Amino acid sequence: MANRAGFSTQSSDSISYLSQREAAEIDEILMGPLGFSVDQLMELAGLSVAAAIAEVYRPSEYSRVLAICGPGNNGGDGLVAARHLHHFGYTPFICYPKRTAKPLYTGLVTQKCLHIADIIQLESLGVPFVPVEDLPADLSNVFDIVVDAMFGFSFSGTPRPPFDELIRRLLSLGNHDKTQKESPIIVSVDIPSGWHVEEGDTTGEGIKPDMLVSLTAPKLCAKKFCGPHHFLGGRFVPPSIVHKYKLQLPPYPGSSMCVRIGKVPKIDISALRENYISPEFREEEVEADPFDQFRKWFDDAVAAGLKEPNAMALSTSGKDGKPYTNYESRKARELSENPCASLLFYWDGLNRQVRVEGFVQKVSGEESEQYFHSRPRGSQIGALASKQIGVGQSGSLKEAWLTCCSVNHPRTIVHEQSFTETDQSAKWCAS
Ligand SMILES: NC(=O)C1=CN([C@@H]2O[C@H](COP(=O)(O)OP(=O)(O)OC[C@H]3O[C@@H](n4cnc5c(N)ncnc54)[C@H](O)[C@@H]3O)[C@@H](O)[C@H]2O)[C@H](O)CC1
Ligand SMILES: [K+]
Repeated sequence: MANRAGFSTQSSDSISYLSQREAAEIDEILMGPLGFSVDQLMELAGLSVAAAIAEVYRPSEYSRVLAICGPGNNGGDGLVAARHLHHFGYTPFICYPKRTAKPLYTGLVTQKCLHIADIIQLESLGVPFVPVEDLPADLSNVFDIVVDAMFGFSFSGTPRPPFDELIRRLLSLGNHDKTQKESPIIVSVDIPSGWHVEEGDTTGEGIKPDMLVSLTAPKLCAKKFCGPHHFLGGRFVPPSIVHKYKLQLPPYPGSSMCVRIGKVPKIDISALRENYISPEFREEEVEADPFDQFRKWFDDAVAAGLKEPNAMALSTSGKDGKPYTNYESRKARELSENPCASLLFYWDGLNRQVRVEGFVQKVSGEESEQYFHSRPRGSQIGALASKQIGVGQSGSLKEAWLTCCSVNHPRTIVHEQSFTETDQSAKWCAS
């Protein structure tokens, strides 16, 4: 069953896979006796693809999307997905080599009209259409995601031009080390284009997508998919079809338009570690008074529009020396037991942090206002901090070390200052 996060924990070997014939039959039933129009199905399919992409690849990191769209309905899914991705905040581009399309059903809506409707909508959004000949030879540093919407379950034989060349370009991406950011993610719609619909990548030289979004139900070739993200989309399958084809499919969570098949891939925690590349924090730049430095950095954090720049983490520890960092009044009790405390301002967006460690002296509530304003500026930070965290009574730093450090790598200059009410001598050390 799908867990709360919307990921199905149903393993991929306990679900149904369709043959090419079954997939085509289901399409016919959906658009025949069941009354769906092809553009309704395409709209839901395209939305599923966009939803699956948005679930894994955030637009803040993967914004530039190239949708390569084929002549059939798989291509139509790609056009629709691109439109939804635009509205989700991505920057889509379309490569759509064959605008002319064979009429889908004589007398009914032809793909040409369908796709043209999608084309008009995309052009009205300013989504650029890039001719094949204008595509960069190496897609690596130009796009973050490539949506493979060239062929679906009606593909057969070997890809004819210009799709043979386009598939070759995607192939070359698949050889890149995916941990290198510049290699785009490949997302295949329904079938990795060029694969045999049932037997998969029979040549071993097919594209290797990172994500596959199977529509209606996975096709047999999906058994050979070994990328990290397999999703099911096309949330329109009525019980009559589930029954007729004995479909075992993961339930869609809530109102989601897609559901993950199989487990969420393990994340390599060490790969999450960022190399900070912010400008080095050099001693000669630092304000003589650490509190001026704090004030300068605090103003930068406010100007940078960081969320709650005055938010800080105050860690205390009780008599037993164990630290607790929750915001309950227990903190106040611990501070009275053990006045040693440290607080941290971490400004992620600027790769900076300020750590303040010291002893907190408790003052009675009514004194706190005068006390707060009468203190030398230095200790006001602590009073500010203790006020902020609702210690119960405003406290003030009696003796503290203030450490301003930039978390850039490899050398972090640390500005430490010990100060008491009177002596605010600063000393520097570099580590
Ligand atoms: N109910 C569903 O499953 C839905 C599926 N949808 C999508 O529709 C495709 C199937 O669409 P269809 O138009 O039948 O076929 P394709 O898109 O796969 O493309 C056929 C198109 O490609 C040409 N072609 C075939 N082989 C080759 C080749 N070797 N070289 C070049 N060109 C080739 C062929 O002539 C046709 O013009 C399905 O996969 C889903 O993505 C619906 O959108 C939603 C409902
Ligand atoms: K495809």
